[in-house]
Amino acid sequence: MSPELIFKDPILVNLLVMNIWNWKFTFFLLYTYCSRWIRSELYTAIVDLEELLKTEAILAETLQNYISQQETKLVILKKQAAHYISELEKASKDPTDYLANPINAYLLVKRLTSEWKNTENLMKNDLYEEISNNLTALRENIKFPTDEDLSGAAIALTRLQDTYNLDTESLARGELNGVQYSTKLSSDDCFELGRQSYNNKDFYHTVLWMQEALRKHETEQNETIISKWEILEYLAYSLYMLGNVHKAAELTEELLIIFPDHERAKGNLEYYKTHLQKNRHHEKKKGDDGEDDKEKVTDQLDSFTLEKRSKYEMLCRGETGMTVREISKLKCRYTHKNNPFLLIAPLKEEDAYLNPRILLYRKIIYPNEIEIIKNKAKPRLQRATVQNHQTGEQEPAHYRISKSAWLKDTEDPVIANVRRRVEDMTSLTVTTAEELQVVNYGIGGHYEPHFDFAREEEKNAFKSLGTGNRIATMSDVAQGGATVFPLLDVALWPERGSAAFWFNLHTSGMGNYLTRHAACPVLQGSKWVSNVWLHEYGQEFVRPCRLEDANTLNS
Ligand SMILES: O=C(O)CCC(=O)C(=O)O
Ligand SMILES: [Fe+2]
Repeated sequence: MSPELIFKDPILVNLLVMNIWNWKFTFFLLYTYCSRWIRSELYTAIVDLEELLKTEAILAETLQNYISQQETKLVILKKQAAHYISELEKASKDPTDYLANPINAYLLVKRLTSEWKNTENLMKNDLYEEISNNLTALRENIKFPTDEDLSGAAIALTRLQDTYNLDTESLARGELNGVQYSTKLSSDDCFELGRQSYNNKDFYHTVLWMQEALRKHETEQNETIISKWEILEYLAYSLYMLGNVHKAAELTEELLIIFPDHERAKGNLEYYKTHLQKNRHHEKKKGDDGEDDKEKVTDQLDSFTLEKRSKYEMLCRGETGMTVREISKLKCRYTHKNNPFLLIAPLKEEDAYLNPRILLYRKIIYPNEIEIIKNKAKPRLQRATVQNHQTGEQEPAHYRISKSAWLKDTEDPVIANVRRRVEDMTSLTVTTAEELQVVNYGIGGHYEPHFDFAREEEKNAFKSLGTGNRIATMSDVAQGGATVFPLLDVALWPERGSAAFWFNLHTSGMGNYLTRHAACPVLQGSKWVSNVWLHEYGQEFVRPCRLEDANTLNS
Protein backbone atom coordinates (compact mmCIF):
# COMPACT_ATOMS: atom_id res chain seq x y z
CA MET A 1 0.00 0.00 0.00
CA SER A 2 1.37 3.38 -0.92
CA PRO A 3 2.06 5.95 1.82
CA GLU A 4 -0.55 8.21 0.28
CA LEU A 5 -3.25 5.62 0.60
CA ILE A 6 -2.24 4.82 4.12
CA PHE A 7 -2.51 8.43 5.16
CA LYS A 8 -5.90 8.78 3.59
CA ASP A 9 -7.10 6.25 6.04
CA PRO A 10 -7.57 7.27 9.67
CA ILE A 11 -7.57 3.70 10.98
CA LEU A 12 -4.23 2.90 9.45
CA VAL A 13 -2.83 6.18 10.64
CA ASN A 14 -3.92 5.30 14.11
CA LEU A 15 -2.33 1.89 13.85
CA LEU A 16 0.87 3.44 12.63
CA VAL A 17 1.02 5.80 15.55
CA MET A 18 0.31 2.88 17.84
CA ASN A 19 2.95 0.67 16.24
CA ILE A 20 5.57 3.29 16.63
CA TRP A 21 4.43 3.88 20.14
CA ASN A 22 4.99 0.19 20.89
CA TRP A 23 8.44 0.55 19.49
CA LYS A 24 9.04 3.42 21.76
CA PHE A 25 8.41 1.07 24.66
CA THR A 26 11.01 -1.30 23.28
CA PHE A 27 13.65 1.39 23.42
CA PHE A 28 12.20 3.19 26.33
CA LEU A 29 15.24 3.02 28.59
CA LEU A 30 17.55 4.95 26.40
CA TYR A 31 15.16 7.15 24.52
CA THR A 32 14.89 10.55 26.10
CA TYR A 33 12.51 13.16 24.84
CA CYS A 34 14.27 16.43 24.94
CA SER A 35 14.38 18.00 21.51
CA ARG A 36 11.54 20.42 21.00
CA TRP A 37 10.74 19.36 17.48
CA ILE A 38 10.00 15.82 18.60
CA ARG A 39 6.99 17.26 20.39
CA SER A 40 5.63 18.73 17.21
CA GLU A 41 2.16 17.19 17.42
CA LEU A 42 2.51 15.11 14.31
CA TYR A 43 -1.12 13.99 14.34
CA THR A 44 -2.37 17.53 13.67
CA ALA A 45 -1.33 17.49 9.99
CA ILE A 46 -1.41 14.55 7.60
CA VAL A 47 1.73 15.74 5.76
CA ASP A 48 3.76 15.52 8.97
CA LEU A 49 2.56 11.99 9.56
CA GLU A 50 4.12 10.92 6.28
CA GLU A 51 7.49 11.29 8.03
CA LEU A 52 6.45 8.53 10.41
CA LEU A 53 6.59 5.94 7.64
CA LYS A 54 10.31 6.69 7.30
CA THR A 55 10.67 6.29 11.06
CA GLU A 56 8.86 2.95 10.93
CA ALA A 57 11.11 1.75 8.08
CA ILE A 58 14.23 2.63 10.07
CA LEU A 59 12.90 0.91 13.15
CA ALA A 60 11.93 -2.19 11.18
CA GLU A 61 15.45 -2.40 9.75
CA THR A 62 16.98 -1.87 13.20
CA LEU A 63 14.86 -4.67 14.65
CA GLN A 64 15.68 -7.02 11.79
CA ASN A 65 19.43 -6.40 12.29
CA TYR A 66 19.02 -6.97 16.00
CA ILE A 67 17.17 -10.24 15.43
CA SER A 68 19.72 -11.58 12.95
CA GLN A 69 22.63 -10.69 15.24
CA GLN A 70 20.85 -12.32 18.17
CA GLU A 71 20.21 -15.40 16.03
CA THR A 72 23.91 -15.66 15.14
CA LYS A 73 24.73 -15.44 18.84
CA LEU A 74 22.15 -18.07 19.69
CA VAL A 75 23.66 -20.46 17.13
CA ILE A 76 27.06 -20.11 18.87
CA LEU A 77 25.50 -20.46 22.32
CA LYS A 78 23.60 -23.59 21.25
CA LYS A 79 26.85 -25.14 20.02
CA GLN A 80 28.49 -24.23 23.30
CA ALA A 81 25.71 -25.84 25.32
CA ALA A 82 25.86 -28.98 23.18
CA HIS A 83 29.61 -29.08 23.71
CA TYR A 84 29.26 -28.84 27.52
CA ILE A 85 26.62 -31.57 27.53
CA SER A 86 28.64 -33.92 25.36
CA GLU A 87 31.72 -33.46 27.58
CA LEU A 88 29.60 -34.06 30.69
CA GLU A 89 28.21 -37.23 29.15
CA LYS A 90 31.73 -38.44 28.39
CA ALA A 91 32.86 -37.61 31.94
CA SER A 92 29.84 -39.15 33.65
CA LYS A 93 30.80 -42.63 32.43
CA ASP A 94 33.91 -42.61 34.63
CA PRO A 95 34.77 -39.18 36.06
CA THR A 96 38.10 -40.29 37.56
CA ASP A 97 39.24 -41.82 34.33
CA TYR A 98 38.05 -38.80 32.39
CA LEU A 99 40.02 -36.41 34.58
CA ALA A 100 43.04 -38.66 34.68
CA ASN A 101 43.61 -37.42 31.21
CA PRO A 102 45.47 -34.10 31.67
CA ILE A 103 44.05 -32.72 28.44
CA ASN A 104 40.52 -33.36 29.65
CA ALA A 105 41.40 -31.78 32.99
CA TYR A 106 42.91 -28.77 31.27
CA LEU A 107 39.96 -28.41 28.92
CA LEU A 108 37.49 -28.61 31.81
CA VAL A 109 39.27 -25.77 33.58
CA LYS A 110 39.44 -23.84 30.34
CA ARG A 111 35.76 -24.38 29.64
CA LEU A 112 34.86 -23.05 33.03
CA THR A 113 37.17 -20.06 32.91
CA SER A 114 38.00 -18.25 29.70
CA GLU A 115 35.47 -20.15 27.61
CA TRP A 116 32.68 -19.48 30.09
CA LYS A 117 33.65 -15.82 30.14
CA ASN A 118 33.16 -15.73 26.38
CA THR A 119 29.88 -17.54 26.72
CA GLU A 120 28.74 -15.11 29.37
CA ASN A 121 29.73 -12.20 27.19
CA LEU A 122 27.71 -13.66 24.38
CA MET A 123 24.74 -14.01 26.68
CA LYS A 124 25.06 -10.41 27.81
CA ASN A 125 22.64 -8.13 25.96
CA ASP A 126 25.30 -5.74 24.71
CA LEU A 127 23.61 -5.63 21.30
CA TYR A 128 20.81 -3.68 22.85
CA GLU A 129 23.30 -1.07 24.08
CA GLU A 130 24.63 -0.71 20.57
CA ILE A 131 21.19 -0.35 19.06
CA SER A 132 20.12 2.14 21.64
CA ASN A 133 23.21 4.25 20.98
CA ASN A 134 22.44 4.18 17.27
CA LEU A 135 18.88 5.19 17.90
CA THR A 136 19.92 8.05 20.13
CA ALA A 137 22.01 9.35 17.25
CA LEU A 138 19.17 8.78 14.77
CA ARG A 139 16.79 10.68 17.02
CA GLU A 140 18.15 13.92 15.63
CA ASN A 141 16.99 13.04 12.14
CA ILE A 142 13.86 10.98 12.49
CA LYS A 143 10.48 11.93 13.85
CA PHE A 144 8.92 10.07 16.74
CA PRO A 145 5.32 10.47 17.77
CA THR A 146 4.65 11.26 21.41
CA ASP A 147 2.02 10.27 23.95
CA GLU A 148 0.13 13.30 22.79
CA ASP A 149 0.13 12.03 19.21
CA LEU A 150 -1.24 8.69 20.30
CA SER A 151 -3.93 10.33 22.38
CA GLY A 152 -4.70 12.82 19.57
CA ALA A 153 -4.98 10.04 16.99
CA ALA A 154 -7.26 8.04 19.26
CA ILE A 155 -9.48 11.04 20.02
CA ALA A 156 -9.64 11.72 16.27
CA LEU A 157 -11.05 8.26 15.64
CA THR A 158 -13.70 8.68 18.31
CA ARG A 159 -14.54 12.12 16.87
CA LEU A 160 -15.04 10.60 13.43
CA GLN A 161 -17.12 7.89 15.03
CA ASP A 162 -19.45 10.48 16.58
CA THR A 163 -19.64 12.99 13.74
CA TYR A 164 -20.25 10.44 11.03
CA ASN A 165 -22.31 8.02 13.15
CA LEU A 166 -19.87 5.17 12.55
CA ASP A 167 -20.61 2.07 14.56
CA THR A 168 -17.69 0.63 16.50
CA GLU A 169 -17.90 -2.81 14.94
CA SER A 170 -17.68 -1.52 11.35
CA LEU A 171 -14.92 0.88 12.25
CA ALA A 172 -12.99 -1.98 13.83
CA ARG A 173 -13.48 -3.92 10.58
CA GLY A 174 -11.76 -1.03 8.74
CA GLU A 175 -15.01 0.14 7.24
CA LEU A 176 -15.86 3.83 6.92
CA ASN A 177 -19.45 4.59 5.92
CA GLY A 178 -19.80 1.19 4.28
CA VAL A 179 -16.51 1.37 2.36
CA GLN A 180 -13.75 -1.05 3.30
CA TYR A 181 -10.62 1.09 3.59
CA SER A 182 -8.08 -0.61 5.73
CA THR A 183 -6.99 -3.64 7.66
CA LYS A 184 -8.99 -4.59 10.69
CA LEU A 185 -8.31 -3.43 14.23
CA SER A 186 -7.30 -6.29 16.50
CA SER A 187 -8.56 -6.82 20.03
CA ASP A 188 -5.36 -5.18 21.30
CA ASP A 189 -5.86 -2.17 18.98
CA CYS A 190 -9.42 -1.74 20.25
CA PHE A 191 -8.16 -2.06 23.82
CA GLU A 192 -5.62 0.73 23.20
CA LEU A 193 -8.36 2.98 21.81
CA GLY A 194 -10.44 2.23 24.89
CA ARG A 195 -7.48 2.94 27.16
CA GLN A 196 -6.84 6.28 25.47
CA SER A 197 -10.50 7.23 25.86
CA TYR A 198 -10.29 6.18 29.49
CA ASN A 199 -7.22 8.38 30.04
CA ASN A 200 -9.24 11.26 28.63
CA LYS A 201 -12.04 10.41 31.10
CA ASP A 202 -14.25 9.65 28.09
CA PHE A 203 -16.03 6.65 29.59
CA TYR A 204 -18.62 6.50 26.83
CA HIS A 205 -16.01 5.63 24.20
CA THR A 206 -14.05 3.50 26.67
CA VAL A 207 -17.11 1.27 26.97
CA LEU A 208 -17.60 1.09 23.19
CA TRP A 209 -13.99 0.14 22.48
CA MET A 210 -13.54 -2.22 25.45
CA GLN A 211 -16.73 -4.05 24.43
CA GLU A 212 -15.28 -4.41 20.94
CA ALA A 213 -11.93 -5.55 22.37
CA LEU A 214 -13.78 -8.17 24.41
CA ARG A 215 -15.75 -9.41 21.41
CA LYS A 216 -12.59 -9.74 19.35
CA HIS A 217 -10.69 -11.32 22.22
CA GLU A 218 -12.90 -14.42 21.97
CA THR A 219 -11.75 -15.09 18.41
CA GLU A 220 -8.15 -13.90 18.66
CA GLN A 221 -7.21 -15.71 21.81
CA ASN A 222 -3.66 -16.73 20.92
CA GLU A 223 -2.79 -13.50 19.16
CA THR A 224 -3.57 -11.00 21.90
CA ILE A 225 -1.05 -9.50 24.30
CA ILE A 226 -3.74 -8.01 26.48
CA SER A 227 -5.52 -10.41 28.83
CA LYS A 228 -9.27 -10.65 29.07
CA TRP A 229 -9.20 -9.59 32.72
CA GLU A 230 -7.52 -6.29 31.74
CA ILE A 231 -10.33 -5.51 29.32
CA LEU A 232 -12.92 -6.49 31.91
CA GLU A 233 -11.39 -4.18 34.50
CA TYR A 234 -11.55 -1.08 32.27
CA LEU A 235 -14.98 -2.01 31.01
CA ALA A 236 -16.41 -2.59 34.47
CA TYR A 237 -15.06 0.65 35.89
CA SER A 238 -16.22 2.73 32.92
CA LEU A 239 -19.68 1.18 33.09
CA TYR A 240 -19.75 2.07 36.76
CA MET A 241 -18.80 5.66 35.87
CA LEU A 242 -21.64 5.68 33.35
CA GLY A 243 -24.02 4.55 36.07
CA ASN A 244 -24.37 0.87 35.23
CA VAL A 245 -23.20 -0.41 38.63
CA HIS A 246 -25.02 -3.71 38.22
CA LYS A 247 -23.14 -4.60 35.02
CA ALA A 248 -19.89 -3.32 36.55
CA ALA A 249 -20.31 -5.78 39.43
CA GLU A 250 -21.22 -8.61 37.06
CA LEU A 251 -18.10 -8.07 34.92
CA THR A 252 -15.87 -7.75 37.98
CA GLU A 253 -17.17 -11.12 39.16
CA GLU A 254 -16.25 -12.54 35.75
CA LEU A 255 -12.79 -10.96 36.10
CA LEU A 256 -12.31 -12.57 39.51
CA ILE A 257 -13.09 -16.02 38.09
CA ILE A 258 -10.17 -15.57 35.67
CA PHE A 259 -7.88 -13.80 38.15
CA PRO A 260 -9.07 -14.64 41.69
CA ASP A 261 -6.22 -12.77 43.44
CA HIS A 262 -6.76 -9.43 41.74
CA GLU A 263 -6.79 -7.20 44.82
CA ARG A 264 -8.14 -4.05 43.17
CA ALA A 265 -10.96 -6.00 41.53
CA LYS A 266 -11.90 -7.51 44.89
CA GLY A 267 -12.04 -4.04 46.41
CA ASN A 268 -14.05 -2.71 43.48
CA LEU A 269 -16.56 -5.54 43.64
CA GLU A 270 -17.13 -4.89 47.30
CA TYR A 271 -17.61 -1.21 46.56
CA TYR A 272 -20.03 -1.88 43.70
CA LYS A 273 -22.04 -4.26 45.86
CA THR A 274 -22.29 -1.79 48.72
CA HIS A 275 -23.30 0.83 46.21
CA LEU A 276 -26.05 -1.41 44.80
CA GLN A 277 -27.33 -2.19 48.27
CA LYS A 278 -27.35 1.48 49.21
CA ASN A 279 -29.24 2.26 46.01
CA ARG A 280 -31.84 -0.38 46.74
CA HIS A 281 -32.24 1.03 50.20
CA HIS A 282 -32.57 4.59 48.87
CA GLU A 283 -34.97 3.53 46.14
CA LYS A 284 -37.19 1.87 48.69
CA LYS A 285 -37.08 4.95 50.85
CA LYS A 286 -37.51 7.81 48.41
CA GLY A 287 -37.56 6.48 44.87
CA ASP A 288 -34.74 7.29 42.54
CA ASP A 289 -31.90 9.03 44.28
CA GLY A 290 -30.16 11.21 41.62
CA GLU A 291 -26.68 10.51 42.88
CA ASP A 292 -23.32 11.84 41.77
CA ASP A 293 -22.47 9.01 39.43
CA LYS A 294 -25.79 9.14 37.71
CA GLU A 295 -25.28 12.84 37.17
CA LYS A 296 -21.89 12.07 35.64
CA VAL A 297 -23.57 9.65 33.26
CA THR A 298 -26.34 11.99 32.33
CA ASP A 299 -23.78 14.71 31.70
CA GLN A 300 -21.75 12.53 29.40
CA LEU A 301 -24.67 11.00 27.56
CA ASP A 302 -26.48 14.33 27.25
CA SER A 303 -23.52 16.20 25.88
CA PHE A 304 -22.91 13.34 23.50
CA THR A 305 -26.43 13.03 22.21
CA LEU A 306 -26.83 16.78 22.03
CA GLU A 307 -23.68 17.04 20.03
CA LYS A 308 -24.80 14.19 17.83
CA ARG A 309 -28.03 15.91 17.14
CA SER A 310 -26.44 19.18 16.31
CA LYS A 311 -27.01 20.81 12.99
CA TYR A 312 -23.28 21.02 12.46
CA GLU A 313 -22.81 17.28 12.48
CA MET A 314 -25.90 16.67 10.38
CA LEU A 315 -24.49 19.05 7.79
CA CYS A 316 -21.15 17.25 7.90
CA ARG A 317 -22.94 13.98 7.21
CA GLY A 318 -24.90 15.57 4.39
CA GLU A 319 -28.18 14.78 6.19
CA THR A 320 -29.56 18.29 6.00
CA GLY A 321 -29.13 21.28 3.75
CA MET A 322 -30.89 24.14 2.04
CA THR A 323 -34.49 23.69 0.93
CA VAL A 324 -35.32 23.22 -2.75
CA ARG A 325 -36.99 26.67 -2.66
CA GLU A 326 -33.80 28.27 -1.35
CA ILE A 327 -31.64 26.45 -3.88
CA SER A 328 -33.93 27.51 -6.74
CA LYS A 329 -33.08 31.16 -6.01
CA LEU A 330 -29.35 30.67 -6.43
CA LYS A 331 -27.80 31.88 -9.66
CA CYS A 332 -24.50 31.70 -11.45
CA ARG A 333 -23.07 34.32 -13.78
CA TYR A 334 -20.10 35.61 -15.69
CA THR A 335 -18.97 38.77 -13.99
CA HIS A 336 -16.47 41.53 -14.70
CA LYS A 337 -17.19 43.73 -11.67
CA ASN A 338 -16.14 46.77 -13.76
CA ASN A 339 -12.59 45.51 -13.56
CA PRO A 340 -10.73 46.06 -16.87
CA PHE A 341 -8.91 42.75 -16.59
CA LEU A 342 -12.14 40.87 -15.95
CA LEU A 343 -13.74 42.51 -18.99
CA ILE A 344 -11.34 40.41 -21.05
CA ALA A 345 -11.47 37.33 -18.83
CA PRO A 346 -14.75 37.34 -16.89
CA LEU A 347 -15.09 35.30 -13.71
CA LYS A 348 -17.56 32.46 -13.33
CA GLU A 349 -19.36 33.24 -10.08
CA GLU A 350 -21.88 31.02 -8.31
CA ASP A 351 -24.19 31.80 -5.39
CA ALA A 352 -23.89 29.34 -2.53
CA TYR A 353 -26.19 31.40 -0.29
CA LEU A 354 -27.98 34.69 -0.71
CA ASN A 355 -28.15 36.45 2.65
CA PRO A 356 -25.46 36.64 3.85
CA ARG A 357 -24.08 36.13 0.40
CA ILE A 358 -21.60 33.30 -0.02
CA LEU A 359 -19.97 33.14 -3.43
CA LEU A 360 -18.18 30.23 -5.03
CA TYR A 361 -15.48 30.38 -7.72
CA ARG A 362 -14.73 26.96 -9.12
CA LYS A 363 -11.27 25.87 -10.26
CA ILE A 364 -9.93 29.36 -9.70
CA ILE A 365 -6.55 28.15 -8.39
CA TYR A 366 -4.59 26.04 -10.86
CA PRO A 367 -3.12 22.62 -9.95
CA ASN A 368 0.48 23.84 -10.44
CA GLU A 369 -0.23 26.82 -8.15
CA ILE A 370 -1.65 24.47 -5.52
CA GLU A 371 1.48 22.31 -5.65
CA ILE A 372 3.78 25.33 -5.31
CA ILE A 373 1.79 26.73 -2.39
CA LYS A 374 1.70 23.34 -0.63
CA ASN A 375 5.42 22.79 -1.11
CA LYS A 376 6.24 26.26 0.20
CA ALA A 377 4.05 25.70 3.26
CA LYS A 378 5.05 22.10 4.11
CA PRO A 379 8.34 22.80 5.92
CA ARG A 380 6.79 25.65 7.89
CA LEU A 381 3.56 24.12 9.13
CA GLN A 382 2.89 24.88 12.80
CA ARG A 383 0.02 23.74 14.99
CA ALA A 384 -2.90 26.10 14.34
CA THR A 385 -3.89 28.13 17.36
CA VAL A 386 -6.95 30.01 18.56
CA GLN A 387 -7.18 33.09 20.72
CA ASN A 388 -7.93 32.56 24.38
CA HIS A 389 -10.73 35.02 25.14
CA GLN A 390 -9.60 35.56 28.68
CA THR A 391 -5.85 36.00 28.21
CA GLY A 392 -5.79 37.17 24.58
CA GLU A 393 -2.96 34.64 24.00
CA GLN A 394 -2.82 32.31 21.01
CA GLU A 395 -2.96 28.65 22.05
CA PRO A 396 -3.67 25.22 20.55
CA ALA A 397 -7.17 23.84 21.10
CA HIS A 398 -8.82 20.45 20.69
CA TYR A 399 -11.50 22.06 18.57
CA ARG A 400 -9.02 23.11 15.91
CA ILE A 401 -6.84 20.24 14.72
CA SER A 402 -4.63 21.39 11.88
CA LYS A 403 -1.30 22.93 11.06
CA SER A 404 -0.82 26.15 9.18
CA ALA A 405 1.84 28.34 7.63
CA TRP A 406 1.73 31.95 6.48
CA LEU A 407 3.16 32.82 3.06
CA LYS A 408 4.23 36.27 1.93
CA ASP A 409 3.51 37.78 -1.50
CA THR A 410 7.20 38.26 -2.06
CA GLU A 411 8.05 34.59 -1.62
CA ASP A 412 6.84 33.41 -4.98
CA PRO A 413 5.05 35.03 -7.92
CA VAL A 414 2.33 32.39 -7.53
CA ILE A 415 1.39 33.76 -4.11
CA ALA A 416 1.25 37.31 -5.40
CA ASN A 417 -0.89 36.10 -8.33
CA VAL A 418 -3.31 34.28 -6.08
CA ARG A 419 -3.73 37.35 -3.91
CA ARG A 420 -4.29 39.50 -7.01
CA ARG A 421 -6.98 37.05 -8.05
CA VAL A 422 -8.55 37.46 -4.61
CA GLU A 423 -8.72 41.20 -5.34
CA ASP A 424 -10.40 40.45 -8.68
CA MET A 425 -12.95 38.16 -7.07
CA THR A 426 -13.78 40.35 -4.10
CA SER A 427 -13.20 43.86 -5.53
CA LEU A 428 -11.56 44.55 -2.16
CA THR A 429 -7.97 45.59 -1.61
CA VAL A 430 -5.54 42.97 -0.29
CA THR A 431 -3.07 45.61 0.89
CA THR A 432 -4.54 45.36 4.39
CA ALA A 433 -5.23 41.61 4.18
CA GLU A 434 -3.39 39.03 6.25
CA GLU A 435 -0.76 36.92 4.54
CA LEU A 436 -1.93 33.80 2.73
CA GLN A 437 -2.64 31.15 5.35
CA VAL A 438 -2.09 27.57 4.21
CA VAL A 439 -3.67 24.84 6.32
CA ASN A 440 -3.30 21.07 6.36
CA TYR A 441 -5.68 19.11 8.55
CA GLY A 442 -4.58 16.15 10.67
CA ILE A 443 -6.17 12.81 11.49
CA GLY A 444 -9.89 13.56 11.79
CA GLY A 445 -8.77 17.23 11.59
CA HIS A 446 -11.49 19.82 12.03
CA TYR A 447 -12.33 23.33 13.16
CA GLU A 448 -15.51 23.46 15.19
CA PRO A 449 -18.09 26.22 14.55
CA HIS A 450 -16.50 29.66 14.91
CA PHE A 451 -16.53 33.21 13.61
CA ASP A 452 -13.63 34.52 11.58
CA PHE A 453 -14.20 38.06 12.84
CA ALA A 454 -13.35 39.36 16.30
CA ARG A 455 -16.47 39.84 18.39
CA GLU A 456 -17.02 42.94 20.48
CA GLU A 457 -15.72 41.29 23.63
CA GLU A 458 -12.49 40.28 21.85
CA LYS A 459 -11.10 43.79 22.00
CA ASN A 460 -7.45 43.03 21.23
CA ALA A 461 -7.91 40.37 18.56
CA PHE A 462 -6.41 42.16 15.55
CA LYS A 463 -5.05 45.21 17.34
CA SER A 464 -1.43 44.53 16.43
CA LEU A 465 -2.28 44.41 12.70
CA GLY A 466 -3.79 47.91 12.84
CA THR A 467 -6.11 47.18 9.91
CA GLY A 468 -9.44 46.75 11.69
CA ASN A 469 -11.56 43.63 11.86
CA ARG A 470 -11.66 40.74 9.34
CA ILE A 471 -14.19 42.14 6.91
CA ALA A 472 -14.25 39.07 4.66
CA THR A 473 -12.91 35.56 4.19
CA MET A 474 -11.67 34.04 0.97
CA SER A 475 -11.11 30.34 1.43
CA ASP A 476 -9.42 28.32 -1.29
CA VAL A 477 -10.13 24.68 -0.76
CA ALA A 478 -7.54 22.48 -2.35
CA GLN A 479 -9.06 19.09 -1.54
CA GLY A 480 -10.90 17.35 1.29
CA GLY A 481 -13.94 17.72 3.64
CA ALA A 482 -16.83 20.14 3.95
CA THR A 483 -17.04 23.71 5.22
CA VAL A 484 -20.44 24.12 6.85
CA PHE A 485 -22.54 27.08 8.02
CA PRO A 486 -24.89 25.59 10.65
CA LEU A 487 -27.09 28.69 10.95
CA LEU A 488 -27.66 28.79 7.20
CA ASP A 489 -27.94 25.04 6.56
CA VAL A 490 -25.17 25.38 4.00
CA ALA A 491 -22.47 22.80 3.33
CA LEU A 492 -19.74 23.62 0.83
CA TRP A 493 -18.40 20.36 -0.49
CA PRO A 494 -14.96 21.37 -1.62
CA GLU A 495 -13.40 20.80 -4.95
CA ARG A 496 -9.71 21.04 -5.64
CA GLY A 497 -8.88 24.64 -6.63
CA SER A 498 -12.26 26.18 -5.79
CA ALA A 499 -12.75 29.23 -3.59
CA ALA A 500 -15.50 30.54 -1.34
CA PHE A 501 -16.01 34.16 -0.35
CA TRP A 502 -18.21 35.84 2.23
CA PHE A 503 -18.36 39.03 4.25
CA ASN A 504 -17.96 38.50 7.98
CA LEU A 505 -19.05 42.03 8.84
CA HIS A 506 -22.16 44.01 8.01
CA THR A 507 -21.49 47.31 6.23
CA SER A 508 -22.06 48.90 9.64
CA GLY A 509 -18.89 47.14 10.84
CA MET A 510 -20.86 44.86 13.15
CA GLY A 511 -20.13 41.14 12.97
CA ASN A 512 -22.60 39.04 11.02
CA TYR A 513 -23.31 36.17 13.38
CA LEU A 514 -24.95 34.15 10.63
CA THR A 515 -21.49 33.53 9.17
CA ARG A 516 -20.68 31.07 11.96
CA HIS A 517 -19.00 28.20 10.17
CA ALA A 518 -16.90 25.09 10.71
CA ALA A 519 -14.57 22.67 9.01
CA CYS A 520 -16.01 19.16 9.38
CA PRO A 521 -13.62 16.44 10.57
CA VAL A 522 -11.72 14.93 7.68
CA LEU A 523 -13.00 11.38 7.34
CA GLN A 524 -10.71 10.32 4.56
CA GLY A 525 -7.99 12.21 2.75
CA SER A 526 -5.51 14.97 3.40
CA LYS A 527 -7.32 18.30 3.41
CA TRP A 528 -5.54 21.46 2.36
CA VAL A 529 -7.12 24.89 2.62
CA SER A 530 -5.81 28.38 2.24
CA ASN A 531 -7.36 31.50 3.68
CA VAL A 532 -7.05 35.17 2.93
CA TRP A 533 -8.69 37.34 5.55
CA LEU A 534 -9.38 40.80 4.24
CA HIS A 535 -9.56 43.66 6.71
CA GLU A 536 -11.73 46.74 7.07
CA TYR A 537 -9.13 49.39 6.40
CA GLY A 538 -8.69 50.39 2.76
CA GLN A 539 -12.18 49.20 1.76
CA GLU A 540 -13.94 52.47 2.70
CA PHE A 541 -14.78 53.43 -0.90
CA VAL A 542 -15.49 49.95 -2.25
CA ARG A 543 -17.74 49.04 0.65
CA PRO A 544 -18.78 52.25 2.35
CA CYS A 545 -20.15 52.15 5.86
CA ARG A 546 -23.95 52.12 5.88
CA LEU A 547 -25.56 51.90 9.25
CA GLU A 548 -29.08 51.27 8.02
CA ASP A 549 -28.55 48.21 5.84
CA ALA A 550 -27.45 45.56 8.27
CA ASN A 551 -29.86 43.09 6.70
CA THR A 552 -29.73 43.77 3.00
CA LEU A 553 -28.56 41.25 0.46
CA ASN A 554 -24.87 42.08 0.34
CA SER A 555 -24.51 43.37 3.83
O1 LIG B 1 -11.21 24.42 6.41
C1 LIG B 1 -12.31 24.90 6.29
O2 LIG B 1 -13.20 24.30 5.68
C2 LIG B 1 -12.65 26.21 6.96
C3 LIG B 1 -11.50 26.81 7.69
C4 LIG B 1 -11.85 27.96 8.51
O3 LIG B 1 -12.98 28.26 8.74
C5 LIG B 1 -10.78 28.79 9.11
O4 LIG B 1 -9.62 28.43 8.99
O5 LIG B 1 -11.12 29.83 9.71
FE1 LIG C 1 -13.14 30.20 9.63
